[in-house]
Amino acid sequence: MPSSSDAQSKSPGTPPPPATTTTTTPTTTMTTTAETQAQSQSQTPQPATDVKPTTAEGTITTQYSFPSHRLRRRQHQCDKTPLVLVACGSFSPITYLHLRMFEMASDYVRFSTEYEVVGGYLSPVSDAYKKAGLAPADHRVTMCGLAAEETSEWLMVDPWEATQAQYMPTAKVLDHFEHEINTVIGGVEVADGDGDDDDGPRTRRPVRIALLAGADLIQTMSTPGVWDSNDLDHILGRFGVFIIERAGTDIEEAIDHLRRWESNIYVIEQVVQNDVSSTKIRLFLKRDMSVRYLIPEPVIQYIESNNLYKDDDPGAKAANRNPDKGKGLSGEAFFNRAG
Ligand SMILES: Nc1ncnc2c1ncn2[C@@H]1O[C@H](COP(=O)(O)OP(=O)(O)OP(=O)(O)O)[C@@H](O)[C@H]1O
Ligand SMILES: NC(=O)c1ccc[n+]([C@@H]2O[C@H](COP(=O)(O)O)[C@@H](O)[C@H]2O)c1
Repeated sequence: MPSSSDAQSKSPGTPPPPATTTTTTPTTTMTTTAETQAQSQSQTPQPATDVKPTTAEGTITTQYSFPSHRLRRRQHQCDKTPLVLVACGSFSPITYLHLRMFEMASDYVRFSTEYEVVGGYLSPVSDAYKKAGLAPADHRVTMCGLAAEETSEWLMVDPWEATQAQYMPTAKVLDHFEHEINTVIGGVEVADGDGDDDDGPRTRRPVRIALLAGADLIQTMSTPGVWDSNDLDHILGRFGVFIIERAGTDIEEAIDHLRRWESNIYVIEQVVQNDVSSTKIRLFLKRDMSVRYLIPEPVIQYIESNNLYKDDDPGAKAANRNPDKGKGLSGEAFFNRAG
């Protein structure tokens, strides 16, 4: 189990500011002008890698447009609630496990819930997070974009969080998705099941937005000072979370303090255990060891071309003493030997 100092070393020195949230989740079926809004949204594919943040005196979004080229606009199963999964994290760099989290969640949702996944997003944290080993946000967004575009048919990368000059608490990030998907796009069309596309006005329905996270991240929710209590209520009470088991974290212990939101917490077993972490990848790279088949090939090429993760990061030294930080100990002995 990560100690509270482990957990706090993952986040900025001071806890993120309270998120006072203002958006309200639509809970009823919509038959509105949203259809027009949705149609006016560009249907042209917009790979996330096209949306590049510009850095000048802090990180500022200049050409932002919400990526929706892979967001399914129409539900297949009208008896289910449409769902978008959002994974927030450093992704420094993105690994196959980060991508695999979505596949595990998608299967879980399909077989064990009343939801239907209509999209999945990676939201890399901004440089303001100041975590050890964090490559610049534009590189992390680009690597996530390469991984999503090259390995998946449904994942997207939203650069909005990454390009904020200030640290954005996860509750606010989920509000952003809620706004873009339900207010701007207007949710999704409901399939009427008759196969006839020309039937009268189409009904639209709001999409449920949910956080997708590993058990270690959820465990930090019980660590004093890391999450604001209003944010927890907002994230777990209103959005909900799909949690992927992670070696080294006791899932029952991780959610023990979160029981009051139990109905919005879904725990997903990792049937095939994979305890790869970005920390291990960075250590391998620093030692000039192969990371092939642990992260996607285009990401490896991008890291090589941009000479990433080679320099000593003074902040990373403490983390490197325990490369897994409570996320599974299998590599620790190896790293100590190799170091
Ligand atoms: N092997 C894994 N098993 C389960 N969840 C994981 C795994 N690797 C990453 N995650 C989850 O992916 C999300 C984003 O992870 P993050 O970018 O922090 O990766 P990480 O590998 O934990 O990074 P680092 O090693 O730099 O701390 C988090 O919710 C984290 O819990
Ligand atoms: N209070 C908060 O909103 C809060 C606290 C801790 C981590 N987080 C998020 O969780 C993710 C954690 O990523 P790491 O596992 O890479 O530290 C980041 O996206 C970070 O913003 C949010």
